[in-house]
Amino acid sequence: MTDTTTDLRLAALRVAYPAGDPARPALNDVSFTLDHGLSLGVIGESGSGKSTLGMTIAGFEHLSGAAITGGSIRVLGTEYRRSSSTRSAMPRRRPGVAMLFQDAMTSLDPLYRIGAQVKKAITARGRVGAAELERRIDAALNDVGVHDPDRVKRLYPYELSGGMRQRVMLAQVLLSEPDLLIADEPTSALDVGLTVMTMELLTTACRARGISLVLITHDIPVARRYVDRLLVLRHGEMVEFGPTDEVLENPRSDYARDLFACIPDLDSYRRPLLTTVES
Ligand SMILES: Nc1ncnc2c1ncn2[C@@H]1O[C@H](COP(=O)(O)OP(=O)(O)OP(=O)(O)O)[C@@H](O)[C@H]1O
Repeated sequence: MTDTTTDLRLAALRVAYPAGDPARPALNDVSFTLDHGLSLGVIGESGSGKSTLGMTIAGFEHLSGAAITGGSIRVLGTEYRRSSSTRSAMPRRRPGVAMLFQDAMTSLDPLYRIGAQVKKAITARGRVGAAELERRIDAALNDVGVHDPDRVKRLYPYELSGGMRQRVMLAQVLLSEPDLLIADEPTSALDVGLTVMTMELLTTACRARGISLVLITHDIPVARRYVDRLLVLRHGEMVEFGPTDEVLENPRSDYARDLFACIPDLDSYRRPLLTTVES
């Protein structure tokens, strides 16, 4: 049966690192689907397999030596099975998938001005005349809330705030016109205000363009507020998956119950994250 509305389908997926304990793969028997245009939050304690999952969806698992050792993963209509962790078998990024990383400072090239880096993202997709190129750079920056592109284009990454760097990264990622975006802890280096701003931009951009989003995060309130589906991993195993509110309100596992109990008051996250302080 063809499955045009499902962007992600994992069936008993197992991913392992050669140096790891074979009895404890980084991902073990993970199965879920994500329909087109939806967002998925991936949460779990450190080492639970979140980044391994993100890298495997993107086709980058080999970069850190991991390999698919069982089951399958279907990404945007193409199924991937057993892979080898040898460099010669290293695949390219899966078509239609883009990644947004936590650390925009290291993801952006420190030696090039912002304008040159955004330009590269445009010219990578084909030749464009000079005037049209400038127009597209400005439009891409404007799209992510950079309203003074002429100034920002001349700056180097170190001259930008963390929030502004994350916007530039998002502009570059959107220029690649992905169908599926994996954001690995995109806000963990940002304060609450910038987190809200970045998440609003990210989720609005994805909704407007019909991009499915996989958000890897430690931040349960952010997941509650911004994602449609929630996956909870523990020691590489899926302990919860479902609509976000359902998982948060009626977790099936003791682990998730304990994890959510660490949040002071779940109801408080239904309120806006930022309130106005009267002066
Ligand atoms: N390069 C590697 N080589 C060997 N084992 C690794 C490697 N990277 C991760 N692992 C192991 O795989 C498991 C999953 O790690 P992963 O980084 O995916 O977890 P995570 O949930 O993203 O953690 P964090 O929240 O700390 O980023 C862990 O047991 C980890 O030790």
